[in-house]
Amino acid sequence: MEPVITVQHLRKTFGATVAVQDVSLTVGRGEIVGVLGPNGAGKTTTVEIVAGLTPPDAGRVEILGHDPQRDPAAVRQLVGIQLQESRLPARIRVEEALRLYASFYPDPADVDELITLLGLEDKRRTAFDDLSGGQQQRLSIALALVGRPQVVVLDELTTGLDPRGRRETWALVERVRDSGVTVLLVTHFMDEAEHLCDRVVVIDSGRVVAEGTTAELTAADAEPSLRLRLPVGAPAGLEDLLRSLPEVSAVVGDDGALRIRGDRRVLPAVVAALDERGVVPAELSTLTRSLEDVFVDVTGSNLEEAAA
Ligand SMILES: Nc1ncnc2c1ncn2[C@@H]1O[C@H](COP(=O)(O)OP(=O)(O)OP(=O)(O)O)[C@@H](O)[C@H]1O
Repeated sequence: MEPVITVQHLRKTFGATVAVQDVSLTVGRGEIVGVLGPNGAGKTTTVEIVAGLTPPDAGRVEILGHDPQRDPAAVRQLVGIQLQESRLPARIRVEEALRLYASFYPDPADVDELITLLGLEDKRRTAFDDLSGGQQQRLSIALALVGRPQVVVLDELTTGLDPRGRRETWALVERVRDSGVTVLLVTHFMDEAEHLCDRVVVIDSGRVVAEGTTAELTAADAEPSLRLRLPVGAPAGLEDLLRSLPEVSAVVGDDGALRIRGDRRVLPAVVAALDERGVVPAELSTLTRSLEDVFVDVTGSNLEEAAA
């Protein structure tokens, strides 16, 4: 896939604080890549460097062959950015803000089309401060799109939105991606990353600690595991029997059931061993690792805390 964004070994300090220690990532055309990590991990600093708003101390950024520091004018044309809690003047109206931003670009998007795309038709003449949180968020995405960017950078896109607002915003970002725009987004939310991102880069303390598709991250190094409840009156010794199977690596009790880990043949092996003895499980399910589990493993914190 053609890389649109290439970031190599970024480093950025603010006085004694190392905000970004060593971050490398690439984003291909038409991908949605999520930057995920706990508070203070260096996510915002990273995307601000990518967008050319902050110079790095070391490392390289290229956006379609342009360095944001050496070629800021080209990068401004290529990248649209929606920053965390972007504020506009309280009384500026939706359409007015879009027309103002459009005037900064030689070949802006059609403002009326953007208003329709973002579902803001009824709000054209509404002042920024009178919009709901979701509408403000949609306007800030529209402003990021008004220069017809090839890349959009979205920071904490759905923070503060209700579930419906979040779903609508996700659908919107998917439409933007489907129109060929490459999306780099910062998020705290696992479900957002799972739902929306083609790939995820997990950052902790200024470093990339994991990277891949959600499926790759949740599959990596994870032993498949099962939860099994034996029927009432099952013959004694079944637990030891299961433990002795070559496909099984561990059996532990779990609230009256058993949690069984093993290789990728663990499920058929367990079912066959029980079947040979005429035992039908009262309950059997496979357990999969979630992105949240991966996040806890690699960063040692959980996202609820991270988002607090
Ligand atoms: N302009 C600045 N001056 C001083 N320190 C800064 C500045 N910007 C960021 N930092 C520090 O750099 C570190 C990384 O901040 P950054 O905002 O990139 O993290 P983040 O992962 O986006 O966090 P959050 O999820 O809380 O927004 C933090 O310790 C932060 O306090």
